[in-house]
Amino acid sequence: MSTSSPGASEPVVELRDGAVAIAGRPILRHIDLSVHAGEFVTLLGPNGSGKSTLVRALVGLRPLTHGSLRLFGTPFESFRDWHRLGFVPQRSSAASGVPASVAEVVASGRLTRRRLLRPAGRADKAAVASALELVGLADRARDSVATLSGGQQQRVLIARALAGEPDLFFLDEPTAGVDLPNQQALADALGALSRGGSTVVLVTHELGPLEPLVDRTVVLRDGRIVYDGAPLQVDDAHGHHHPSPRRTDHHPGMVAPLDRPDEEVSW
Ligand SMILES: Nc1ncnc2c1ncn2[C@@H]1O[C@H](COP(=O)(O)OP(=O)(O)OP(=O)(O)O)[C@@H](O)[C@H]1O
Repeated sequence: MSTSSPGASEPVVELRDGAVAIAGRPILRHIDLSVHAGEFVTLLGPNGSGKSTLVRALVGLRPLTHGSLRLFGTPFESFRDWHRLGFVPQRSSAASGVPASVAEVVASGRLTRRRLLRPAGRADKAAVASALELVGLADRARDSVATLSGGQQQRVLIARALAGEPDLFFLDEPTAGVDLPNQQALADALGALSRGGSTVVLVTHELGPLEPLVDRTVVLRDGRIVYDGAPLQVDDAHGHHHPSPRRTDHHPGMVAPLDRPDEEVSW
């Protein structure tokens, strides 16, 4: 968890009255979201509420149909420091039929840092090695990605984003379909990143071992932000009662008010 004081600095992400439409259909509306340096933010919400679309809009992959976006204080239109952003999209596979080694895939994350057609330098190699170390896959560097499990491949993709040494890291459901040891490895890597001062924005349906890292939760429903505040926690196995409001989606055994379209969320 970050020790920085959100609010004291200029936001690293600032979206004002953002809207996105896809094929003419409004997907996101009236989104106001500011994220400060060092924050660890989770985006929650039911399926189809717009979480992935919001993240894609924030990294410039979905054009805004309304509103203004600033990254690191720079208007999106003139922003060029793409190497400062890391993005791990949803349900991606590291293998994709290409017989690449783990180290090669991770090294591809350095491309935005390297000058075109220059061979990898010492800094590149060190960044790849430390990213692999961070996700606990240093011993698999030379193995073909195709020989890794799904959870390990997800860690390779995270290492690839880490290798670019981003200050601002977006992850879309990094733990979906990932077993607990791999979730723990992911949480360890993200914890180290966060302690190092990076900003993390994470879409998830299940916090698991990531829960202690979270500073703030944003909940989307029907393309709008319906909650933005203290971390929302899922009930743990021992039925421990947390002081903050507990609302979650996709959690077995819990009432899921966020899935009820006609019920207003009130905290
Ligand atoms: N490429 C696309 N073409 C058409 N509609 C899309 C596209 N991408 C997203 N949508 C629609 O936008 C809405 C929001 O989708 P989005 O994937 O952002 O939601 P989400 O909250 O991330 O969902 P999930 O939890 O299932 O990943 C959905 O109704 C979805 O069908």
